[in-house]
Amino acid sequence: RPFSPKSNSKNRLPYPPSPKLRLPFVGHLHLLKLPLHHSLIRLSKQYGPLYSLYFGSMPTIVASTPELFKLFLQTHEASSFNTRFQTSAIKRLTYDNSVAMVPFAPYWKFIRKLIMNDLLNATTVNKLRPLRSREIRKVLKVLANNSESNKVVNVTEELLKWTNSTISMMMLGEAELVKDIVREVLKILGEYSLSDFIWPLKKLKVGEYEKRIEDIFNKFDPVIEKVINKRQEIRQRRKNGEVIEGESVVFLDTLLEFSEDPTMEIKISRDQIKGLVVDFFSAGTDSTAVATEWALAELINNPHVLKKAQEELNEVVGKDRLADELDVANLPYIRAIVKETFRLHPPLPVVKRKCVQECVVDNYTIPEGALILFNVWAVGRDPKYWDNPSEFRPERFLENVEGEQGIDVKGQHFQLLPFGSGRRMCPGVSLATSGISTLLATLIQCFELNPVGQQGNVLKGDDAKVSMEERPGLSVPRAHNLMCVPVARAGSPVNLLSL
Ligand code: HEM
Repeated sequence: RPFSPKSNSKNRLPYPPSPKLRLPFVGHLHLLKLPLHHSLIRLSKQYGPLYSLYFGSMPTIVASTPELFKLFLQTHEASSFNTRFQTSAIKRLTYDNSVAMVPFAPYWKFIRKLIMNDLLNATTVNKLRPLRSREIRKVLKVLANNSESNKVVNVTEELLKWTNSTISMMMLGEAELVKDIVREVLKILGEYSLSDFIWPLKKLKVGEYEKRIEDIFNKFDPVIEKVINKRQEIRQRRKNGEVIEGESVVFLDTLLEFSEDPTMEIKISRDQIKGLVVDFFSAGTDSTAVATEWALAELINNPHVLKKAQEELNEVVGKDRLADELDVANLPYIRAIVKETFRLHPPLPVVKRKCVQECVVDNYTIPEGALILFNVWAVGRDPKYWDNPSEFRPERFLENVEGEQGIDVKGQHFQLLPFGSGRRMCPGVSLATSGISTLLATLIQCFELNPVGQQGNVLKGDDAKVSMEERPGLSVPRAHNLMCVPVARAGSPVNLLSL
């Protein structure tokens, strides 16, 4: 059934308002620029908080208020909005088995349960804490070495290495073999493919894009095969009673065990395991690194916030040891900094779902097959929901201000949805928030970061500010790499890093 505001039948409520000029093939894409959330805000000023567009041939609905988020993601989620739209890159590179993308069907339910109960549950994640702690120390050591030699560090790069290595170690028990190819996979997943939205191109499968996807897939597959085979050998040695020094039980071990277990309700296949590996890399690495970098940029630009964080760390952790994940529960100001970062800089500014069954929302018809965009970024900065929204003020999450205090990122407070909400909400929320908080806490304990300008000069005093410009990607990062000279703080636990 064609979707067009003009073709509404008499008994159907209208579709949400839409810009008039719709061009052949591109639909309304000519009205949009990347990063998408800014164009969507501009259009919502004209067409209201709920409007419709065509992304090429794809009907698209844009929602930009917490009230609407709640209607879509709570009231009508189960019947209509429990699935996502997948691009051809995601489909191929996740072996057509992405948990983030597969329909709301038995396989998704099975794998989601497995993720929640056996991979990202508190006990398993806790067992891998020493491994995460090692990865944080690696980042701090790079900063410590550069601080000794007064050298510039590309913080953006170090944070990406940190999240890639952490997810890789937790998932596969190794990080070296996969690190380069994973970066290539993430790069293409983050690219915007017009061919996914313009049906004639999609049908003809023309263009460089498909070929590049295929090339990357053909490079990735043998590497991940090698990693799985290596892991199978380790499991076999363990089964034979060997104690392998320094080897933890990682997610891949659990997945391989399930794949061999005849009593499982669904037998997980090798392709499904590989798909999940790509899923965790694509969902968990860029997003976490990008959020951490935004937090650091805000701390550089708001020295009074940094000072309060340093004071909290002095008081709660002291100077004789490094903060640890377990300290985060006692560091409310650090946690507030993380929430405030997510409010202003949600790494995925536009959360996407797909309508699987026609539905009425707010007196408008939402057609089956439509792509739904939730402009989380816009709501995080809307003065209707936040006092002085452009100010970076973590205190808002601590003070007893009506409406703001007590708000968290767990999908229940619709004005703050960096991890989405409902059945398909991010299962990595705790892992990501505690990782970011721990990295920030230790870094704040040990170093001051002096930002470096475009000419390579260290910025001082009032000039020590970094740009908050954005650029499009798999998640939305800062436009410019964060380049800093780290300075070890006097009396800080930085000396413990060499131990
Ligand atoms: C700062 C870091 C992160 C952010 C901002 C983030 C954000 C999100 C968002 C917005 C969604 C879609 C939610 C929805 O549709 O309601 C999502 C889904 C998902 N995330 Fe995350 N995420 C992060 C880290 C992680 C990590 C560390 C992992 C795993 C290790 C992860 C795994 C996933 C998966 C598997 C899904 C798909 C869930 C499903 O469809 O059932 N994410 N994430």
